[in-house]
Amino acid sequence: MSAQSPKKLLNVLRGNQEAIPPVWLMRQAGRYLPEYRALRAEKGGFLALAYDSDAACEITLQPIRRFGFDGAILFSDILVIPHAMGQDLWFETGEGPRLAPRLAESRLEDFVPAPQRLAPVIDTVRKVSAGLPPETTFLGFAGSPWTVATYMVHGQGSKDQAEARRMAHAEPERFGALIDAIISATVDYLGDQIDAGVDAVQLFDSWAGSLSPAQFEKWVIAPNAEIVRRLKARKPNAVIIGFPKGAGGKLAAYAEGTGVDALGLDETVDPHWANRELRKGLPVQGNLDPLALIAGGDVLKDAVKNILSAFEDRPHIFNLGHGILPDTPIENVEMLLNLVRKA
Ligand SMILES: Cc1c2[nH]c(c1CCC(=O)O)Cc1[nH]c(c(CCC(=O)O)c1C)Cc1[nH]c(c(CCC(=O)O)c1C)Cc1[nH]c(c(C)c1CCC(=O)O)C2
Repeated sequence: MSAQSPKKLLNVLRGNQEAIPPVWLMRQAGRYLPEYRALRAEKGGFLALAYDSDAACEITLQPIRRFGFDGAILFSDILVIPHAMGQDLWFETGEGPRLAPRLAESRLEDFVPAPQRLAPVIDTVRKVSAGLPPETTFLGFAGSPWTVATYMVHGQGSKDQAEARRMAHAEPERFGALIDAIISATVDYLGDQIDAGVDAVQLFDSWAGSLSPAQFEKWVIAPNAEIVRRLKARKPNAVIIGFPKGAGGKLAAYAEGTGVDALGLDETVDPHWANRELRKGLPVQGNLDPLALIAGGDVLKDAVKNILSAFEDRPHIFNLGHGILPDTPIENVEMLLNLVRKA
């Protein structure tokens, strides 16, 4: 038995059940909050905020102050790893991230690594860690190798990740070398986050759902297993949440194959099915549809009830199935917290 901590979310990640599930929301720091939009306008954009440790600390704490979530997630982005590996990174207004030169037409060997780009993020971790209430679990994160690789190869987001899938099939050695380089950078980065004060880390595999079963084994399960193995060798108390979005019927294989401590579920997963399918006692996180949160009212009430009832006999962290959307009404977030906490 691990020692009980005042941090409820961390207790659940360690396999203990809490009478009232702890709750946090993916992307809880962001554009649905007026205080975030104000700071973003003042500092001139998302990346400037992410690399300003005072601003990033403030943004990490904003949703904790306003809502009292059980978890705070570091304000940063999964694409700081490609940036630290030497790719240029910027965000096109209204469109999303850009990375250059893209690996579809360039060589990883020609990039000049810039690990110092991560220093302000680690400073943010130290500042947040000093400023959080003792009952709040602090979550660090990184992207999983497959998802990060899709952006590095294509140079931006894409609907079906076709260029990365093409390279993975046509040039498996070259693609494997890219995955290995991302694994190494990620293990160092997550180790530094743990040293600086995060309680647990989440691996975001947002595009896990675009791979065939054999490719999923090779580019999702194996690389995440390697990160878990190396991080735990370095930090034996590391607590790791895996979030293979879109994995569906491959969720149990992912959980058992990677050795993550807890499994994030997206909103396409039936919680009652997941509860039957997954090993007893495996902590799960999720999985409210972000659109049900926008809808509010009875739609929200029924969806929350369904999720809570499915996971009442298992360690469960309440969350969305994906990030909160910018047009989410603040009062619906308050209603959600009241529903989960039954206030
Ligand atoms: C694929 C991915 C990215 N980033 C991330 C993922 C994986 C999770 C997912 O699938 O959503 C993860 C991420 N991005 C951000 C966080 C911070 C912590 C949190 O609040 O959850 C986290 C954990 C901040 C952010 N990352 C981004 C914003 C919006 C920036 C802004 O315009 O203010 C935030 C708050 C920008 C971003 N960053 C990325 C994209 C595609 C975009 C543009 C789309 C968008 O604007 O939502 C890459």
